[in-house]
Amino acid sequence: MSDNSQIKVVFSPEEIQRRVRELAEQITSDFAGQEPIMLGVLKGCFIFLSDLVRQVDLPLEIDFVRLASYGSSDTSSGRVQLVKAPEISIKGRPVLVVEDIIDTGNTLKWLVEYLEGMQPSSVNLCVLVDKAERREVEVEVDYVGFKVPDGFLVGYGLDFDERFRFLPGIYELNPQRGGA
Ligand SMILES: O=P(O)(O)OC[C@H]1O[C@H](OP(=O)(O)OP(=O)(O)O)[C@H](O)[C@@H]1O
Ligand code: HPA
Ligand SMILES: [Mg+2]
Repeated sequence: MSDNSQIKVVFSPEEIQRRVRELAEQITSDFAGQEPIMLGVLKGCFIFLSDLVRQVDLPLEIDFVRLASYGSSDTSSGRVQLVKAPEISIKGRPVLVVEDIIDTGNTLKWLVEYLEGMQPSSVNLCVLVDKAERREVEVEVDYVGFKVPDGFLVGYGLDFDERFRFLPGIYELNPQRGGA
């Protein structure tokens, strides 16, 4: 760490790799015979999606959307902005959305409604980290890597103001503030 932030390990790189492998096995079995579009939500998804697609044994396609709601704050504004739309046509295709984290649920709720407007054959959600206690809107998540209580997490794609995404594990930032 190059500043005075305090951090606590929440999930080690090894734990994450184990869990990603399990999720990939489940997805491979559930989507057998299909060619899903794995739709990553930038930027946070970039490491999780990269690890996941190399473990899933399916003829999948990969695309991205870019959404933003947190900006440089550690609380969601609740307003979701579409910065980049999918490039592959999702009409009639199974879509598996891949996200680093669900917190209030605002981002994924907005995205599911947006995607359904494009008439995919199915939309399923895969998130690595679920902060279920903080949910503000109902969202059905099909694949969850880890459930966690409150506390701001960084690493493995997750940022605070664009920092810390590159860290290999998942860490809680300023744990004394989050009360964990
Ligand atoms: O459930 P919510 O409360 O909506 O929060 C989850 C969203 O917040 C983060 O994105 P952010 O806006 O920080 O963009 P980023 O992926 O570029 O970091 C995260 O990657 C999710 O997309
Ligand atoms: O804990 C978090 N860390 C990083 N980004 C986030 N977006 C929602 N919750 C979080
Ligand atoms: Mg972010």
